[in-house]
Amino acid sequence: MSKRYGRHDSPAVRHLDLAVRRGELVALVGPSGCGKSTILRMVNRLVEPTGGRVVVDGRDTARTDAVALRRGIGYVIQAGGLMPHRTVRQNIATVPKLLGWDPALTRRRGDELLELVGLDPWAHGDRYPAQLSGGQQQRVGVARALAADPPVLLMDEPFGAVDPVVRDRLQGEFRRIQRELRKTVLFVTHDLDEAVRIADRVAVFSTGGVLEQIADPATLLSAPASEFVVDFVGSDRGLRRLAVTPIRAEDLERPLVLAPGDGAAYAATALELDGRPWAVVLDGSGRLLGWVPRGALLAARGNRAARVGDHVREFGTRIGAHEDLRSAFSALLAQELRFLPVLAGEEFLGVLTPDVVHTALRRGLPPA
Ligand SMILES: Nc1ncnc2c1ncn2[C@@H]1O[C@H](COP(=O)(O)OP(=O)(O)OP(=O)(O)O)[C@@H](O)[C@H]1O
Repeated sequence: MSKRYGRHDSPAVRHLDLAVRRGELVALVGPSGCGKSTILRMVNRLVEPTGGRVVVDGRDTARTDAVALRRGIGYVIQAGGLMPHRTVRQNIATVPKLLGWDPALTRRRGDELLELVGLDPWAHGDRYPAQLSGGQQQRVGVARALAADPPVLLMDEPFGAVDPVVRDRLQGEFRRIQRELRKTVLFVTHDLDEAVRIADRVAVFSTGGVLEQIADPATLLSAPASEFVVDFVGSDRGLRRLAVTPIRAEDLERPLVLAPGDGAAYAATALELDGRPWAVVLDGSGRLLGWVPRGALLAARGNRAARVGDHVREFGTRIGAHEDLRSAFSALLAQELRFLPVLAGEEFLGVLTPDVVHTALRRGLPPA
């Protein structure tokens, strides 16, 4: 598809060929004015393409009634785009009302959606948008777009107007909602970190709606396809990759594991062989008790009664196996130790160290 606004303007979108899979979230990123919003708006015909076709669910949108088309496509814009003189419930009911839904059903659906986006229907349902915080308005915007359960969602800088802390939370919650609902989503943002955090694939555009690369976040950051993408993803793309790299059990260090009943002399010798200045302590059923420093064991070595269990120290922090490397690494940096245990539920998987982070990041790189 393509779009030229005025006859003499250079095209806002030159010639774009982009296929989005059902249930996929694709983020559109690129510098200001590159055509992201134009692309989005061509999908629901708020902007009519001047060339090419847009096909949604097998149907050419040009042959679909524009109003009917828009009812089947949720649309979320910055600051929620709520109607100021309507309550939260009325805002959410906009499309169901147009579709002639039963009022009781509409209300039930509205309350269900408010809960889904983390708002209390009883406390917030009858308020007006101005009585809500920016983050709450944004949540209502998402709830409204989902009201008639459209299979496709278009989101244009949906979290652009809220502060970084709220934004972070909204991104996390939206990811959870998307895992549950599996909508087909096109998500415009100028924030690359947001894009790599929430998208299945990220599409990078340059001026004129030129698609420079579309790839999953890890590939985009480790193998940018052009100079333009290299510049766009920035010199700190290595750090950005942390956020999209999962923790893998095989990358973790497997330190010496001791039991609380092991003698101190035996443990000190075993640690000397292991080479690390510490070991992990698990109880008989494999539950993590903590760690023990080599120094304490060496000092207690002469005492035949001394046991590992007398010298165990607890870990202040534990890392969940589902976390990404960025949050794991910042947990590591936030405390004194240079190692932290990783657990899947109660099961001890291994230990995260700076070396592990390094290895995991190298793994994401394409072969040289
Ligand atoms: N209604 C319009 N009439 C004329 N030109 C327009 C119109 N809307 C957008 N344009 C132009 O089309 C180009 C692409 O704009 P668009 O808003 O799609 O970019 P964008 O990537 O979404 O930008 P931003 O990130 O700043 O929102 C720009 O050069 C813009 O000036």
